Amino acid sequence: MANGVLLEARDLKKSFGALKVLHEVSFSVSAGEVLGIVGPNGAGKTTLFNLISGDMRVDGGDLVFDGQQLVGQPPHRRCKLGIGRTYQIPRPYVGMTAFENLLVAAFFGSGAKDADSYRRCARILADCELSDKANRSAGSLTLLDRKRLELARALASCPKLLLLDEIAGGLTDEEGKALVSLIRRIRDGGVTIVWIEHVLHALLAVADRMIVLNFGEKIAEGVPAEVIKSSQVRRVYMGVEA
Ligand SMILES: Nc1ncnc2c1ncn2[C@@H]1O[C@H](COP(=O)(O)OP(=O)(O)OP(=O)(O)O)[C@@H](O)[C@H]1O
Repeated sequence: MANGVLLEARDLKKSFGALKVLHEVSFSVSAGEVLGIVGPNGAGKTTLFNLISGDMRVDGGDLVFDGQQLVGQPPHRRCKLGIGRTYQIPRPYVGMTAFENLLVAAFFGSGAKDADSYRRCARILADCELSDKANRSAGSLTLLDRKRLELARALASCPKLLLLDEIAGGLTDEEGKALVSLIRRIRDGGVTIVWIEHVLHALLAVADRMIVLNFGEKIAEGVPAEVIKSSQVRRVYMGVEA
């Protein structure tokens, strides 16, 4: 992997009709890091994930993952290459149990259908505090547990790059701390993470680097503690005048 860069995004553009949502956004993600993405509502953060995962087509620009060109590749191919993601609104197979949801992701992502896959899924369920709900139908889970399942399913697909879209909202302090420690463990296990999050203190506890989007443009990038001190970031994102 050249220069330890796992994902390189160059000049990404996306519009919906006349609405320009991303204007030539460029960034890279190094293998092993946690990159945070913040920005006001509607800044284009989720759209960026949709372009990376292939849920939406780019209008322009380039995306290279692990040395492979992503543009033009369908979402399922990107998943097999090692890109896992969560959605803000969880999307489990509601008629299947929590454990079955993980097995589908594991079989699809890694292609393996062996005892190791079962054990791995059981371990991921435990990590995501869902062991006691393994045999419950996903449709019967609370929103919090659906969010946990969303993360568990993404992990089960064996991602090299995990895209997390606002998974900390609505958690208690204790649950937030548990989530941060889980994300650290995932990172320490060798998974590179890009995390969109409005719960800033959770993101700051784990992100190595941060980028800030505003109206589809990258307005800041760097070490989180420095980025959040920027007067422009404080003004557009936190509503604080410098
Ligand atoms: N499929 C779509 N069709 C039309 N407009 C869209 C579509 N998806 C997103 N948008 C618009 O694009 C803009 C960026 O949306 P996006 O969801 O990427 O923002 P975001 O930064 O993730 O916001 P939030 O923090 O609220 O999740 C918004 O104005 C949104 O209404």
